[in-house]
Amino acid sequence: MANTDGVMIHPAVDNGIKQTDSNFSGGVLSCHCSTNPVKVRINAQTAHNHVCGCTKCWKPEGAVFSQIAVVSRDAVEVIENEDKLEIVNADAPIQRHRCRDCGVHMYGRIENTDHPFHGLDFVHTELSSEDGWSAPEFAAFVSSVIESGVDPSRMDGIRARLRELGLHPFDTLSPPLMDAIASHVAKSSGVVSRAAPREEPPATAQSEEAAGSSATQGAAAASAPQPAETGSIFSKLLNRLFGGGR
Ligand SMILES: N[C@@H](CCC(=O)N[C@@H](CS)C(=O)NCC(=O)O)C(=O)O
Ligand SMILES: [Zn+2]
Repeated sequence: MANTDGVMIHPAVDNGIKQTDSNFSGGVLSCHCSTNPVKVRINAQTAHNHVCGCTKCWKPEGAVFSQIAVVSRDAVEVIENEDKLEIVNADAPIQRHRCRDCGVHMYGRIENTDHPFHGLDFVHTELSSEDGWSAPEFAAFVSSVIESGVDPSRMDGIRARLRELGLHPFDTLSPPLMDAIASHVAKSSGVVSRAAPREEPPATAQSEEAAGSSATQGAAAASAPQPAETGSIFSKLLNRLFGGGR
């Protein structure tokens, strides 16, 4: 078992994770500027909160991971100093809007309507003084911390610490999110509808209802691709979610 003494992940999890309040319905995120901070009101509870080790997500000073959750884009409203926001990279799948003075990312938005997560914004709940946000549930893009300069020899300790915290380490996203993405890609590629005759029982009122359920679509997406197709679907999946060049 790797030694986890002194392994730091992110200030919001290192000293214990604050639990979700099931009655919580949102709050205000503020950037780090001491004067004229950018403020963003989130009019809903967040979901899929997690720590992310990728190089793109904003991290507080000294942290190895970021902490980030999703919320409907309709629930995100810039209420103060919007003129200070700039987009980090307009070509990235997630357009991160940061304060140009302090560099803090206030929200990330997906404008590509074909993207599996279109409609969801990415927000850092630690920028709010309110308690009750959905608690972090897992760790994403863990191996990517090496790209930020973490020595590979530290990875066993980092993964062990994440497990200790109850944040299962994944090198992409969690299985529910990866399944949602793969189902979206399979559906938009036509794989699910091509495979449907093999998957569906004879058409009765009951089976038609079942065929519309996301569980059925997910199962079809997982089992339908033949080996030759699996490669192309997987690369489409990666391209749509994380951008080109893979
Ligand atoms: N290994 C890469 C992974 C980057 C990556 O794919 N990040 C994910 C998780 S935030 C993503 O969705 N990226 C889309 C984007 O940055 O727009 C890195 O660390 O830079
Ligand atoms: Zn990330």
